[in-house]
Amino acid sequence: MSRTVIIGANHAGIAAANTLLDNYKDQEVVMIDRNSNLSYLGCGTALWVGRQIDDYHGLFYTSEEEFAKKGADIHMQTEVSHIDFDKKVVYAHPLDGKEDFEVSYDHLLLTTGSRPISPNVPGKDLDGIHFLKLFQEGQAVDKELAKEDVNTVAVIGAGYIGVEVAEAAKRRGKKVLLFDAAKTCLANYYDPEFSSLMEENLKEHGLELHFGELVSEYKGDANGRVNQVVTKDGNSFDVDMVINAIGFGPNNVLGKDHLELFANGAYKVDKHQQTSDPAVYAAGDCATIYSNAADADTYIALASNAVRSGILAGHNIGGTPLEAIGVQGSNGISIFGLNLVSTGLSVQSAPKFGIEVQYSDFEDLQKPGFMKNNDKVKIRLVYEKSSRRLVGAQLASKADISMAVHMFSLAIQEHVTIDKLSLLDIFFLPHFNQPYNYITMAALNAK
Ligand SMILES: Cc1cc2nc3c(=O)[nH]c(=O)nc-3n(C[C@H](O)[C@H](O)[C@H](O)COP(=O)(O)OP(=O)(O)OC[C@H]3O[C@@H](n4cnc5c(N)ncnc54)[C@H](O)[C@@H]3O)c2cc1C
Ligand SMILES: NC(=O)c1ccc[n+]([C@@H]2O[C@H](COP(=O)([O-])OP(=O)(O)OC[C@H]3O[C@@H](n4cnc5c(N)ncnc54)[C@H](O)[C@@H]3O)[C@@H](O)[C@H]2O)c1
Repeated sequence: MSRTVIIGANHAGIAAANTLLDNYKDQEVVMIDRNSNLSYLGCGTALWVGRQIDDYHGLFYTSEEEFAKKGADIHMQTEVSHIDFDKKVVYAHPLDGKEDFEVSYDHLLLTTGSRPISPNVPGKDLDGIHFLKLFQEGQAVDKELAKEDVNTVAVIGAGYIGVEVAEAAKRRGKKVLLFDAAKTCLANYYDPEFSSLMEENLKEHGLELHFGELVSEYKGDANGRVNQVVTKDGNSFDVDMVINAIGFGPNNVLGKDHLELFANGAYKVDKHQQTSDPAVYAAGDCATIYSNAADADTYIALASNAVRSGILAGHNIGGTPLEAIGVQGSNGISIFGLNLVSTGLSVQSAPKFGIEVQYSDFEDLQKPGFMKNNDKVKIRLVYEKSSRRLVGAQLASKADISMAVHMFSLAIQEHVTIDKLSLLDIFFLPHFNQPYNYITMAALNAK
């Protein structure tokens, strides 16, 4: 028997544990997590808090009992305090008063994930200031929104969490102020021509947008509860609660002094999810991931990547050498009926990776004009100037155009050129698209 200790039993840890337990009978699997719950789908928080789904029960997809049944030695509410990498021993501290214990390993898998970044400004620890990562943090926000004296909510960061929770708070009848240091929302995913559609949508639904305004201080009342947000240019806004959503940072506490790290502190892994210590693997939000579009290691915190990298780590630890094929960071958002999806690099993100790009835009009705229930689709294809390989795609529509992005993801992965894309066999049926469909037209328009 070979023993693998997995620290962190959420999406990446769960995927790895299932892979090991389902496929490798010679594997002893020990799972340790400090949280009391596992497998919470954070993507559902805004849906539940905004009352678009009835409750949170469906947001957990497995349980401690399931893993115990499969033969894992699972310890929830147990924090790993440190690791002796030379002796290959993990030291664990149960948070429920039980005795500390240690466990040795043949392989160690770090799936310790990420934590939200805290704005480092005066007043950041006042009451009424929230983060939104764990289920418990979702519950705390939900409870605050139920209070009648909480009328004005400030959301700091207009990325994916910020925009989604801003919609949720608005749906709960609150006045919502949405701040971002960048000049647009969703700046990490979309060019301004696309994020501006989301901005119009948010404004139409009554949200107050403060983009390009950096929060410099939170002020509080005599009871230590936040009541004001102050920005760098001296403006102040009365608020009743704050939700911080300015991005995630990797949780590298256990391995940062031993393992090789990426620029932001994530554990550097190779294509087998192996770290700089051959006995230690890492996956999910605490590790790097290879971007095919950028042709470089990068950091992309997504559950989709956590699951895939967890499966990969499981197979490699189990004894089947499997190489990662890389990712495109495909993502999507749906707010008040407006859908935005993207994959790869945008025109504004490409230069950060030293890639010179051109782009091609197209906008038309999704279906022929004679069809009913017909929405506009806006598309941008981004391609490398020298090689003409596709490196990114963005789409926006009130229609569900989400599946198109998966094809662009594959095209980026396989280094397909914009010219090849323009001749791709795409079927035509009035129910779904036009004879000159938006994918072909965007590719044909490329200079
Ligand atoms: C509100 C919200 C919405 C999201 N929506 C989406 C979405 O729609 N699509 C998408 O792809 N992604 C989404 N994400 C991102 C996604 O949730 C993360 O990328 C994912 O959780 C990463 O999984 P992970 O297993 O790598 O890490 P985590 O989920 O961070 O899990 C790490 C685990 O490690 C445990 N741990 C850490 N340190 C220790 C220690 N010392 N001892 C014991 N245990 C430890 C933690 O308790 C935790 O359970 C969303 C995130 C949030 C917060
Ligand atoms: N729909 C989805 O797929 C989905 C939903 C939620 C979260 N997630 C993932 O979870 C992770 C965390 O989400 P997130 O929304 O926190 O990060 P994000 O990267 O999506 O957005 C962070 C935002 O905060 C802004 N910002 C940074 N520093 C700031 C500061 N000091 N003041 C004001 N604004 C600041 C950035 O400009 C950016 O727009 C991301 O990787 C995200 O992709 C995905």
